[in-house]
Amino acid sequence: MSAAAAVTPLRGPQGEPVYELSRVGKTYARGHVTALEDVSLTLRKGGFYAVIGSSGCGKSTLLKIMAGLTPPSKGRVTLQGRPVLGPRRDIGMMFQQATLFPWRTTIQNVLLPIEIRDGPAAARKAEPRARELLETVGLKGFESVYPGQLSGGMAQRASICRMLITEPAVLLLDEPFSALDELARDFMNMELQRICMAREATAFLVTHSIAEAVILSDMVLVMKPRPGRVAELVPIDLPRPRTLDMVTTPQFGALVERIRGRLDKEAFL
Ligand SMILES: Nc1ncnc2c1ncn2[C@@H]1O[C@H](COP(=O)(O)OP(=O)(O)OP(=O)(O)O)[C@@H](O)[C@H]1O
Repeated sequence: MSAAAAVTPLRGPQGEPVYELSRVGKTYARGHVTALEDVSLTLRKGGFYAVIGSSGCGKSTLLKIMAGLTPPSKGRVTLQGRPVLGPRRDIGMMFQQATLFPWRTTIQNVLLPIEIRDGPAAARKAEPRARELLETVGLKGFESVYPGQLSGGMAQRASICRMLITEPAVLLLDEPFSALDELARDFMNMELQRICMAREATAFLVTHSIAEAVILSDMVLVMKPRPGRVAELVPIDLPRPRTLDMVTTPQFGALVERIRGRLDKEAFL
């Protein structure tokens, strides 16, 4: 079979709507700071979306509103047909730092969301699933180890398992690998792609890296500041699965250039 024949068709933007944001706005400081203005978006099942923009253009605010961690000042957010009014079971989140509890072993950290949600008996029942997840990210044998004995990349892999244990429909990712060195980051990005493709998860990633946005996404959202808004949607029509060697192709280079041209110069300061 040729390499081209092994490639799966583009997924994502063709799927059914999962998240719908309608004219979302957010002000802070009693209306004096407009962090977001008039953001309308539809994210489709299985799609990978990345948001990129200069510091202060509202990326984290948008993610927090989608997560139900902060309410919008205007507009509406629905997920799987229901309004997002607070944190939800069908949303998984991951942040820049692994945020594992140092006094719990790796597997106890992975099981924590189940324990909080359904109690210790349910967590015990979910143990085989947690072991299976840890094995898929290469952490077999590290189940009983404490976070202090894990490398940064291993801790982030454990965090991915903790996010996936509740089987969320959407993954909200706020620069999850930015604290890792470049090699670990490349590896984790490919892991993330594999997991999202296998589970048909919908992912929304905040990043400062144009290359990372392009290699992972079906669609890149370019944000601009003052007021924070989504200025452009750039579809990424590279075939899947993506591979790291695609970064040397002219098509990849052209997409990076196109996005770079749309960003404010402050994005690179
Ligand atoms: N709690 C808050 N109170 C007041 N202003 C805030 C608050 N949170 C964010 N802002 C302001 O809202 C705007 C958007 O901030 P946000 O953190 O969403 O931007 P960002 O694009 O994620 O930035 P960065 O890339 O630096 O993380 C900024 O002007 C910021 O100063």
